[in-house]
Amino acid sequence: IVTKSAAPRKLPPGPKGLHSLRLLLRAALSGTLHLEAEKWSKQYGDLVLIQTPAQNLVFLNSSRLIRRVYAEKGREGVTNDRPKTFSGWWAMYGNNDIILGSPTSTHWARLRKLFHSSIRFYGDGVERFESTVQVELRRLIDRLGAMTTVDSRERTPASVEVDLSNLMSYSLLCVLGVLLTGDCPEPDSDLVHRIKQFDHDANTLFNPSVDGVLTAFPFLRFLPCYYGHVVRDVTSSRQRLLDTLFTEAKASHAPGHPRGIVDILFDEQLKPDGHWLSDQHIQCVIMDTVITAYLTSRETLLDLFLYLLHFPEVMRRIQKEVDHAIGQRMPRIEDRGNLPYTEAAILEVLRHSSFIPLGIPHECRDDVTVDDVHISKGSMLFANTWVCHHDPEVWGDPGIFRPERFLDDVTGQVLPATHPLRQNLLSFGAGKRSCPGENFARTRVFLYVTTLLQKFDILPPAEHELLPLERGSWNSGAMLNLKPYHCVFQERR
Ligand code: HEM
Repeated sequence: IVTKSAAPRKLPPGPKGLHSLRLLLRAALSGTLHLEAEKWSKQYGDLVLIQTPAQNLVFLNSSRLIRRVYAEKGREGVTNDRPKTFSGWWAMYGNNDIILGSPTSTHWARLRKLFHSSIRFYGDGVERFESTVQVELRRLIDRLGAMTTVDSRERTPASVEVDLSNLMSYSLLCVLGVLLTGDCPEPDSDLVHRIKQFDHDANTLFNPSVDGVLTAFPFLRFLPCYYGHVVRDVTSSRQRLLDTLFTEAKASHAPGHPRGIVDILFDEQLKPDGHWLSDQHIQCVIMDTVITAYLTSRETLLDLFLYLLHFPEVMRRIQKEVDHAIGQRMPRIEDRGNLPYTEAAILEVLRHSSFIPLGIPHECRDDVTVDDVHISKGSMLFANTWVCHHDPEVWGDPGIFRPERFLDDVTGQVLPATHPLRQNLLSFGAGKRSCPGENFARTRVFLYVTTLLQKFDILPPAEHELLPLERGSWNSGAMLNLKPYHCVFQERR
């Protein structure tokens, strides 16, 4: 499958010349690369190449192709590297982490495996994860309950209008704190501020338009310009984050009594064969977890609730399923199998919003041929899930929000991950670098949605405009994120 030959090679089609570079630059700077890439996919097809002076960029525009390139035996060893960018070099101490690290580096595979097992320890049906989330959800319900008021004249149930982004942020940060260190930070604590600040600063640096400029001109970090500020901000917020999550945690670590993932890593370090795991590796895993476990789950939940506000019939159907299968007790992870419609709604939100529209870029370590077309060594690869998830030939009516598409017509169960239609849903990537937090993320979203909808109806705001369900409602970037919005939580009678 991986070939090298002297014969003329068929390159993927794509826009050429200065005009295409201008379009590329404009799209990268405005964070709308996925929208430009969507136009190119319509014009040139499943495989699109843009040659830039720095690197070839290849867009993979169908799920079949993404699977073939990322996951097929023979190619997967070549196509799963990461581009060496400034952000990995600077923020992750020379790409020493999992997300930006190279599979060829000495300890990457071991680190990914260790991370996966610590996440699994918490995420896959283990009581500790479930009870952590349940404790926070009870607190969240109490907080909401304390905020609600009753309009006695109208005789309506108690309700409150909230900024959902704020509400979700703190709640998810609390779960993150418990997972990492065993403690839920106070709403106004230093740790909450430090995590938020680091997330904000890292997100700015990781934005391809900023990262790309710094990769090309790394000396800018020394200058008193925008790019210099970005680098200085990340450096100091990283320091403050690690002072708490690493240095203080290490000082109070009691071997053999893990309070959270960080202690599991400290314990691993103390094993007779644990010397490979350096302090920097652990710091990088902490940063990876903070970036991935908070922002992505927050986005999924905010997206899901916005869809429910626009499609109240979907909310009612989830509530009916919760009432029938769970009743009044607290939802549990094992309930997932009995709530197929809820699971399907979560999948449909991931498909419809596709908030990581171009995945995390890969890099080809060697030349590769796919369907007779040549992709050269060093190319940067983008899995264009935005286009794949909206392909009319695959989904029929991709613009319509329709959870039922993920249900089996006969059994009513969720289509298994091996089903041909499910194979086209690539929100978590494919192959060697696919997301190790998928189950963790989907489980947490399930617990949040079922627990909140069991107690509350989510209604459009009375004092604000309802955020429309249109592209402009998401801020652009490597990860699309919804603009803040309000909604009403009304206690169910
Ligand atoms: C709905 C939520 C999430 C989505 C949509 C998502 C999606 C993704 C995607 C698209 C990738 C890149 C795959 C590739 O390179 O081909 C990725 C990688 C990754 N994700 Fe997630 N993710 C989510 C939640 C999480 C959570 C909760 C965690 C951790 C607890 C996590 C940890 C990671 C890590 C460590 C990687 C890097 C893997 C590697 O480079 O080998 N993710 N994720």
